[in-house]
Order: sequence, then C-alpha cells, then structure tokens
Amino acid sequence: MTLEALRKEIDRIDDQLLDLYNERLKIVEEVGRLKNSTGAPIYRPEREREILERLKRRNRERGGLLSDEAIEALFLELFAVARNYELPERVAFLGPEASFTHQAAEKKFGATSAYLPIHTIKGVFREVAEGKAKFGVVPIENSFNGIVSDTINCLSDYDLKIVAEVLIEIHHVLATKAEDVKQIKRIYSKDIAFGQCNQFLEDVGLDLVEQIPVESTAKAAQMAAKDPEAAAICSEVAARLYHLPILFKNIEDEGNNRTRFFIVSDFENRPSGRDKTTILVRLPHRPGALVDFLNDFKEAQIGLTKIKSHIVGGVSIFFIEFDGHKEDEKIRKIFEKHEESIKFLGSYVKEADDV
Ligand SMILES: C=C(O[C@@H]1C=C(C(=O)O)C=C[C@H]1O)C(=O)O
Repeated sequence: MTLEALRKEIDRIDDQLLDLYNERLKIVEEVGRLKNSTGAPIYRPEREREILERLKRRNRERGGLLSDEAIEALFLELFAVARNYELPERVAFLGPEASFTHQAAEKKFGATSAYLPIHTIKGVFREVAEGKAKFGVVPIENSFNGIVSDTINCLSDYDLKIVAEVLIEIHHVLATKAEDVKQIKRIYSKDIAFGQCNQFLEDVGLDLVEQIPVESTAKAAQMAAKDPEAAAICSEVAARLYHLPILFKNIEDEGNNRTRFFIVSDFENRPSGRDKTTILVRLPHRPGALVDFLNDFKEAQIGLTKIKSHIVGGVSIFFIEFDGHKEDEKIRKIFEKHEESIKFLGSYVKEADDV
C-alpha cells in the first residue's frame, strides 16, 4: 500500500474512534445524571481499575499489539475526560458566597448546583469563556446605582451570550448575636448599604454606633457572627449562612431597590415567543446616525425597552434592548442592514421591563 492509502486507512479508523468516543460519552452522561441525582461520587477508581484489568486481559488473550502501559495511558485519559463530563454544570457568580449575585444564581439554578464564587466580573466571564463553568452570573444594573460598567465592558470584549435575566429585590436585615439593640457597639456592612439604611439606624437609636465598612455584606455577617457586641447590615441569606439571628428585616429607607442580573453562557437560545434582545451598537460619527438607526426600529414597530450610552476603550457605544428574538423576520432585517455596527449579545426570555 502507498503512504497515501495507508493514511486514508488511518483516517477511516480515526473517524470510527471518534464516533465511538462520542457514543461512550453519551452513556457517561447518563451515568453522571444518575450520580448527580443521588449525590454519589463522580470518581470511582475501583471501577476504572476493573476496566483496565479487564482490557489488558482481553488484549493479551487476543494477542493485541498494545502494551499494558499503552492501555493504561490511553484509557486513563479517557476516564479523565469522562469524569470532567460528568461534573454538574458549574455556575460562576460574582462572589463572595451569600452575595446578592449568589441569590440571583440560586433563583435560576436552585440550591444544589455547583457554584463557584469569583471575585471580579471579568473573572466570571473568563471562567465561562475557558469552559471551567457553563454559566456565569453578573449584575447589569441597579435601580439606585445604574448600569454596571464592568459587565458592559466584558460583554463587549468576550464572545459569550446572555441566555437569561434575573431580577432581585434588594432587602437588608439587621442581624446580630446581641440580645438587645442596646448591646450593639459596632455595625459591619458595605459602605453603600449604611447609606441606604440611615433612617432606620436613627429610628432604633443606632445612628451613633461605630460603622465599620467591609468589602461585602456577606463579609459583614461573617464578622458580626464572631462578635456578640456587633451587628451586620446584610442580606437574609448572608445572615443565614453565618447563623446570625435576624433582629429586623427590610431596614432600607427606600423600597424598590432592585438589581437586574445576566446569566451568560456559550450558546444562543431558541425563540420562546416572549423574548427580549440585547445589543451593543457602535455608530459612525455623523449627524443623525442614532436617529436613523432608531428609526428603523420605529418603522419595524419594534418596542425599545432600553437605550444607554456607554464608553468602552474611549469609544462611545450604545447599549440597546428591545422586544423580540434575533430570528424574528423584522429583527433579522435590521441586523442585516446594520451588520457592521451591531454586536449581538443575546436573545432571552423577558423577565422584567426595567429595574
Ligand atoms: C462513568 C463512570 O464514572 C467515572 C468514569 C469512568 C469511565 O469513564 O469509565 C469510570 C469510573 C468513574 O471514575 C462510572 O462510574 O461508571
């Protein structure tokens, strides 16, 4: 046989191997599902050993060319791939644990998913982009503090898609191990949270107590749990996490403090019939460019739900949201016309009009 013919043969066998690897992974996926539903461990070294010994025996009986070492090397690699495949889909979120982003993640993925607290928004995007987590959860806007620039920058820089939105009402509690308000000598919280509870602190006579700002309200709960003369202004989940009794709930001065979060991943949703789409738009510097662009939406009768201008790397862009899915005929037409200017960020089920 010629070299070319031999290589064709190898290609044919590699195709078969590939199909077989995939067929194996389908079964592994089933095993993973079973294990994850019962909480059984993923890694079963005794089962792997049993497989290796059986294969080596079989290979010897049939006079196979593979050495025992070669069988070990090939199959151990295959087991490692399998184990990675069996892991539940991990969810990276802007941490720490018990942050409001964690709460948003749990609202979407339940209490028992595999969560991964990451300390920066960029870090969350990186985990998902590198396949270390299937989903990422990040804040996009808050009713008091507005849009979250880091999230827009990352949506612009990374090639991930928004696959869902979550809206959370932000409520604070006063949690403490002290039996009485009078015993509280210091309060831990995040700096902006103190400001949101001024009136309450005055009403209960805590306005003159020392305020100690820490990096998150979850951290505040952790600190207060160690000190019976301290209290924390934190979320209910943070208080629960650190077994800190809640003295007062909903202590924020103004109601309606809401934060909207995006769930990002590496795939695009199919249309659901009640979708919203988010895009970034970079328009040419000429008079009327924005008006012309928006006019196409008006003519197609597409309802805009949000438009915000934002600076990314010194360039002005627009963050725009509207009703409908990328695959809707009238939206597809607009995307075609403005292909150069639009970066599509995702079409996903609409949960909220605004924060
Ligand atoms: C698929 C399983 O999970 C893991 C992967 C294995 C494999 O790829 O064959 C074997 C044992 C486990 O470490 C299993 O338990 O059967």
